Amino acid sequence: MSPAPAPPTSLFWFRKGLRLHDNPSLWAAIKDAHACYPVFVLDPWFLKPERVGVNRINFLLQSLADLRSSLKARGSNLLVLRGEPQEVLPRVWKEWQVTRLCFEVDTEEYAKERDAKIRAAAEEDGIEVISCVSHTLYNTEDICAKNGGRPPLSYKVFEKAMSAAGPPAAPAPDLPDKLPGHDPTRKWAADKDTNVPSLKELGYDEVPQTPFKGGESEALARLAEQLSDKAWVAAFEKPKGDPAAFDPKPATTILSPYLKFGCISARLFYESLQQVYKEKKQHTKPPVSLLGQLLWREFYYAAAAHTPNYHQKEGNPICKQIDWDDNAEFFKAWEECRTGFPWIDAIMAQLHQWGWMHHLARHCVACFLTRGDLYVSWEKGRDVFDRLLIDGDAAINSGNWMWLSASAFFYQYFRVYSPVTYGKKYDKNGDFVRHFLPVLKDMPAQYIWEPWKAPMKVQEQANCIIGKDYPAPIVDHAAVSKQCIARMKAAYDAEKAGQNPSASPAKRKKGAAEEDTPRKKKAAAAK
Ligand SMILES: Cc1cc2nc3c(=O)[nH]c(=O)nc-3n(C[C@H](O)[C@H](O)[C@H](O)COP(=O)(O)OP(=O)(O)OC[C@H]3O[C@@H](n4cnc5c(N)ncnc54)[C@H](O)[C@@H]3O)c2cc1C
Repeated sequence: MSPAPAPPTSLFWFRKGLRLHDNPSLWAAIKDAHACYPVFVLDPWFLKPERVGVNRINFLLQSLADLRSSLKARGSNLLVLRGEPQEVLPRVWKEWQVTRLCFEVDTEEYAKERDAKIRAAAEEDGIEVISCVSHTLYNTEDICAKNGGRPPLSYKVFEKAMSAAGPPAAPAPDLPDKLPGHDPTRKWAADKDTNVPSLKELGYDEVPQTPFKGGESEALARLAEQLSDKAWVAAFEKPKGDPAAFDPKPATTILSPYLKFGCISARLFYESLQQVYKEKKQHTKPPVSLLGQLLWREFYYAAAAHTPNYHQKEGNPICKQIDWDDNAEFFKAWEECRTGFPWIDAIMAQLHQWGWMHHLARHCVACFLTRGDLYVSWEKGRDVFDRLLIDGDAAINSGNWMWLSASAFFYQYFRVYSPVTYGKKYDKNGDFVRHFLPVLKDMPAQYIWEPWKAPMKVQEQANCIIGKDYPAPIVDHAAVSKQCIARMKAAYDAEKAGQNPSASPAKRKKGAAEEDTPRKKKAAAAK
């Protein structure tokens, strides 16, 4: 009789999914394991201030510290390693004589390539590799399979594919109180350098200003608090939310940073919502309900994971080929809160300070940069969001930018947000603007939306001279929005007539007309 195989020594690689709850890949790592080494690799690819803003990196470091203390409480630890995963992981799996490698599936482009390389290297070294889906409710491949092998390109189609797939899997059970530790006969590798680093060590000098703290503990507390107001959950209707609400709290859950890093599981969020809905039979429905918001996330993940060149205009079969301008001056003014429109500049200031804004606020600044006023490419705006948002999430970010610029998913380019009246509707006294743009703090409410209209005496009294202390508007909204609409129409017409060489052959044949079906218009309006 051959001897029983030795129990595995596992390496668990945290990337997103920075949590212990609902973590099926971690369950796979600890199963029958003799030892389990949880690691996070600080990949230099991500760690560049020009790539990732201070609020997000700080949120990540807080999440790692929280994870480390939760693992320690269960007799384990988190080793934070530095370097390129392709170099660092093989080194430690050899050193620790690892026989099993586990990690959560990641569908982002960079991650897919990286993970394929790691998987191949591990398998070549005779290591078993287990990778489970738990960042999303569904495996994106299953959703596409239920849609005839194609990514869903409208919410309705997504809902159909989702109902064919059945309800999402329940969250994985809680982990045991005691996890397998490291092999007691061996030392943890590189003991001296496995702590969570400081911002300074990573080259960040700025002080994070966001009020949101990272970590699974914070995420669970936030979920519990937000869903404890069952009447609020049942009545939640996204289009009716107030984008200017910030004090004492914004109008939505602010779970996005926690979902981005996987500090909270989408499946736990889903299950918790179902429990509220069981109690509150009268509740709003997708796409506008809180559940509907979680499903928008799934929708974009499925679209992104199975659309070639999804993150760019060129070669992207779902993206309209609009002739955006390359206006560096306009772009910089937008990015640096200097457009002269207080509503737009205050939202962009919130992005810099908090790394988060309400969805409708994101709508306003994205529309303004692209088809509304400045006619600058959505890719440029997306990159700014990608750097500064704590919740910066490639699939959702590119998808929403394509939506707002009427490049994909949404085609009513003639519906433009006013950078003056829209904000006025919500922020009646200008409190939001005053908070995020203190230069306007003494401007009377009457002029706060259009301070260039304030008489010089009022500007002097408010200590804010337009053109000196705060810019005059960089465009005449009434005039440029008409020009933008005309240019959008011309771009759409050219594509319809098949004059656009970048559109895919299938799309050229069908034209764009089918995209504005009444059903899609309804879903778009609901969003
Ligand atoms: C131009 C633009 C860029 C965006 N970029 C991102 C991004 O990088 N990362 C990101 O998470 N969200 C992004 N969004 C979507 C949305 O604005 C945020 O998810 C939401 O504002 C986060 O706040 P919340 O958690 O309080 O949302 P809630 O309303 O409480 O919704 C709960 C969760 O549902 C999901 N969700 C809500 N709205 C959307 C949506 N429209 N699309 C996809 N998922 C959604 C999020 O995971 C969110 O945390 C973007 C929206 C726009 C218009």
